[in-house]
Amino acid sequence: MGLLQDGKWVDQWYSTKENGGKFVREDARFRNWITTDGQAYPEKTNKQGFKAEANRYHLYVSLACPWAHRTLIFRELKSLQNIIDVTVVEPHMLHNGWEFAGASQSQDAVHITGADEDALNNKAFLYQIYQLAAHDYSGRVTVPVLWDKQTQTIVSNESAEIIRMFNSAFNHLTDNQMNFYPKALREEIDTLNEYIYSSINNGVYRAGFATSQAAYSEAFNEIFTALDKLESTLTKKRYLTGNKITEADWRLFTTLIRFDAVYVGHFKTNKQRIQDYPAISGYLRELYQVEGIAATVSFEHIKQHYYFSHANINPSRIVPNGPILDYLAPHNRQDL
Ligand SMILES: N[C@@H](CCC(=O)N[C@@H](CS)C(=O)NCC(=O)O)C(=O)O
Repeated sequence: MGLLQDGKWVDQWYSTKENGGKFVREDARFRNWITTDGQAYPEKTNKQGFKAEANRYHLYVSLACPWAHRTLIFRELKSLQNIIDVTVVEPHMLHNGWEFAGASQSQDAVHITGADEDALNNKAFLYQIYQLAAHDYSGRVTVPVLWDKQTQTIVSNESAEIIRMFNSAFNHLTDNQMNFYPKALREEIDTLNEYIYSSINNGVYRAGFATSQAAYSEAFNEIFTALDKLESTLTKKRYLTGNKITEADWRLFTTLIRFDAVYVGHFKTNKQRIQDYPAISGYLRELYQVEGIAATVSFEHIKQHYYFSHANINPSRIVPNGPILDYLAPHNRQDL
């Protein structure tokens, strides 16, 4: 895996040297907004605006990636399936970074069912999509990517902002008025997001990618302190903010669903499994059972990605066969 430097691909793993063995995630660089009327997002003045239109935008995702997963979930919840189409990259992220089906020149690479060719731009690698948008781009080449077919550019590569656009900008086209970021709950959702992002969503990566015992232990402790806190919240409340599913729940979901399958082993976040938390595990099953959600979850892509791509963590590249997981079992959360 690597990154683009002045538009050129350089094969390079994350550097943790400057930060005492800590993994620090880079901020996304494409931060434009789609709005109903095409005017720039008011808080981000002087940015180019993009109008919500059917079949104008395209999503590039990995089914393995928790951030990309958020966008797929919102595409389902907000009835955008016929308006925004999707290309799924191969789960193995190797010397060329994310690649499309049929592209591989790497000996190690194997095609995994469910990955697509790039039928839209006919590229082999995701970094070439970034080059199309900005020929001199410098930075990491990440999923998700929200692509604009009309102006041939990347609207956004920040999942947190893509799901906000999906939540509201296309309502007039889909007639789906569901709102996962209602005004009255915004402050609470923002606070939850911030805490859950640093301690859990990114916390598991900070544990897994740490290159010093101290950096790993710090992340490990933050994860389990946060999970204990959430267990207590979810014992009393059906969802994080009460009786309504919000964006905060879906952002937590994509990490929880990967936890027992991958993070416990591969990222060494093994104090407890999610299965060992009665409230969190029931909550996780309930979210998994929401219509359309199970189809966005691919344990094959998830396990293949992490265990095979991170050869510095798992040099044998053996992908475990287990664990047995049953997210269709009754969740028993109705009475909360
Ligand atoms: N801030 C981004 C982060 C996305 C991200 O880090 N995606 C990972 C996959 S889970 C990626 O593509 N990593 C490739 C890299 O860092 O080179 C978002 O939430 O959209």
